Amino acid sequence: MDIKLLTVRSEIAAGTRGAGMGIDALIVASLDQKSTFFRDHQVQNIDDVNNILFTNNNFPSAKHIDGVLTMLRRVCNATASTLEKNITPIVLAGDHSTAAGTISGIKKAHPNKRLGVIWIDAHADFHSPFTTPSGNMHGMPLAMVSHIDNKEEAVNTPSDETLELWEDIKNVGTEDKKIEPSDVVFIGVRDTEQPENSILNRHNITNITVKEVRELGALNTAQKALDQLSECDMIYISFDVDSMDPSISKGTGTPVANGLSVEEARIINTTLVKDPKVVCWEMVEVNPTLDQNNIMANNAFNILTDTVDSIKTSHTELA
Ligand SMILES: NC(=[NH2+])NCCC[C@H](N)C(=O)O
Ligand SMILES: [Mn+2]
Repeated sequence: MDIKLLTVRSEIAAGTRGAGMGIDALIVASLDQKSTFFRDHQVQNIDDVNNILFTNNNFPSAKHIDGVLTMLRRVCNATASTLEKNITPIVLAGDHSTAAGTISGIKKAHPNKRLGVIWIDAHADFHSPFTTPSGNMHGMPLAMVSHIDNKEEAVNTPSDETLELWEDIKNVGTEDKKIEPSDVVFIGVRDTEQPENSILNRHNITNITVKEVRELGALNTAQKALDQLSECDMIYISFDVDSMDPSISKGTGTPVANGLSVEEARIINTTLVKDPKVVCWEMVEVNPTLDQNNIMANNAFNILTDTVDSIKTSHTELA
């Protein structure tokens, strides 16, 4: 089974600068570890629009939404064309907004298949321009792809132009919503706002907490997440490194206490990708400017290589 690395130095949807450098921090980690990983695999770089940060932001409740739309279209097209060649995309991105592009690309390639999502993260990323506490669009990818505005719990009044662009974002790849919110399983989510809690309750979304991961063990956690999505035809996994505990490293923009250990994250990811329904894996939010000695990228790089090994060996056995 072939994989391809899609690199996206997306910076604009995070609140703290530096996530766009996460990919290069991973490459530095690979060089420090004398790994040939980035030489052994095909890499396709998706151009970023980070220059938009030199201009004023006109959209306080969805910062740089015009640039985010451009990025999502690019990520969607690259993901879809990779899948259409029967190659598994491994997406390495900066801020987490890109996941909406990846999900849209999966649906573009397979519009009639039901897609489940395993979201390993400290955050639920289910905000819309109506509910966001920050305006940072890396907190919105799951709302984008499930078409949830949650206007009932609005705390902001987005401009008409913002809402037009928000509709365009929802239509990237395909016009329909890409996933049912009930086809999302969270692992490690521990920092949400009230409008997100309502979505989780309303759609009965499972969150396997860090405490449960510890009780069940990492292997059973992965199995439980996969079991929840048994009715889905394909599965996408999104790994935000802020799911891990900040005591390990400060190298991510929105750290939250009481997270997963590196070993737990490694076992969860390597186990999940063995499922033949897994069509794509993504890793996001490494920010070396906040770190010391590139610790986050070194840990994330080890998880990346083990996960890619796991997906290649298990999917080959099945082929
Ligand atoms: N992908 C992330 N790191 N998301 C953090 C989101 C934090 C917060 N919920 C917000 O919307 O601003
Ligand atoms: Mn996230």
